[in-house]
Amino acid sequence: MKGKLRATPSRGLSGRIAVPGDKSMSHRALILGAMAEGETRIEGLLESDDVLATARAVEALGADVERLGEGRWRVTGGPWRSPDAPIDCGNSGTAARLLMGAAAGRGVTATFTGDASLRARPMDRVVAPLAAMGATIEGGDRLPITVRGGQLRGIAFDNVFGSAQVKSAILLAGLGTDGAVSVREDRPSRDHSEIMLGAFGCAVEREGKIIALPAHRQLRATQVTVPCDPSSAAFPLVAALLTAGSDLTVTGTLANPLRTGLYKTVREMGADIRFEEEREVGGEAVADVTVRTSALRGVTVPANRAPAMIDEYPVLAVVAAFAEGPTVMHGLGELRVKESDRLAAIADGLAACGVRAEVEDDALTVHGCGGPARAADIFTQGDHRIAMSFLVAGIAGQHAVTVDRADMIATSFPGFADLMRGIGARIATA
Ligand SMILES: O=C(O)C1=C[C@@H](OP(=O)(O)O)[C@@H](O)[C@H](O)C1
Ligand SMILES: C=C(OP(=O)(O)O)C(=O)O
Repeated sequence: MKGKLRATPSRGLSGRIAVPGDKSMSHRALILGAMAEGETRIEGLLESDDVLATARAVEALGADVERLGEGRWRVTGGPWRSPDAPIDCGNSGTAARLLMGAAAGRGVTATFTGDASLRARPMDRVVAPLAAMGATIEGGDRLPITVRGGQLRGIAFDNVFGSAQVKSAILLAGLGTDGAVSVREDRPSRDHSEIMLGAFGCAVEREGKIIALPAHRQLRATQVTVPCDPSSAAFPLVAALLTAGSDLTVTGTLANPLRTGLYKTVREMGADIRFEEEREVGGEAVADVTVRTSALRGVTVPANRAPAMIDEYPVLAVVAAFAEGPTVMHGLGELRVKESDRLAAIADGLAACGVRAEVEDDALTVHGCGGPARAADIFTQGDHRIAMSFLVAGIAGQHAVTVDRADMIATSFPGFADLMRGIGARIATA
């Protein structure tokens, strides 16, 4: 959907819905499927622009990839080849960083690039450890970068960024060496790579803060079921939490505790939120999540929770704007290097809405005041999560909110506007 989108005050969001599949797991399912011998079947794959970039990439790297139906894909892995053309990762940091790691371990030569946003994001965080493992890398801290894989050696890496992308790049590269490969994490990041590697027959070892690849690193094809993305579910659930008279359930949501920091935080703020039918699918926790409209108060969110809700701070900032009193969020430095400088985009967006907010070092304080004080035009900086978050503010508040662009929402949440309209939200092109 090109052009502007406007959300206007809505009432009573309700229903029982599913949102598209988890983005992190979808990238990993395609990449591990392409690295495994045999045919991997995927159900519930997120068919968003970011994930489709990964699908095209693994095809260019030698895998056989076929879409069987909605969210149903087949990937046949085997030896990789060096592609003739650069691999375009579009807007996706996950695609770029994980694929660079995988390519290094597979001994191929490939050039990676992306859109203007991705070309502005730091890559040294994966380039440095991959070079330390013996890969030859041409280019600096920014895409385009050429990776020449080869005979790699092991590494003991300290994941100081708390980044799952960096950890995953190293594990994927490490599949191509017999050397010892370990990653230490003081602040655990999402562990989908570790869980899914187990499903592909490579059981990652954990001891305290250190995870390590086992001696046996051969992957065998498997079946992967991808649950609903909790980072996407956050938008309808938060909209329901803040909009009077709402009662909404998102079924089959990924409930891995390294992804549910937002849900924990809104519960601390006073939200009526319940996880029901808790179950396990492919080693991952899944639940049906229900929220009802709730009065909320400001809280302090500790820095050590950041990896478990890193993509949810834009929408949490909107929650905080509706709460009573200040909400202080610590440890947000990584938000500066996402699809946009999200700290700046959040602060500017809240200012446009007439909500007081301050950024000091890596902390954001939002002074809750019942939501936007006036109608606002939001400059999204081309960032999907900024667009969806401020549309939620327009749905739940007393004033219209208009975002300058909405096409990039399809990088993570295709069908967002239709799904929101389906539960009663007022969103229209502007
Ligand atoms: O590994 C992943 O799938 C992701 C990790 C996070 O990035 P970092 O690893 O840079 O924190 C997150 O922001 C991104 O949306 C997806
Ligand atoms: C940061 C994100 O994704 P990526 O790093 O894969 O571009 C996101 O989806 O919010």
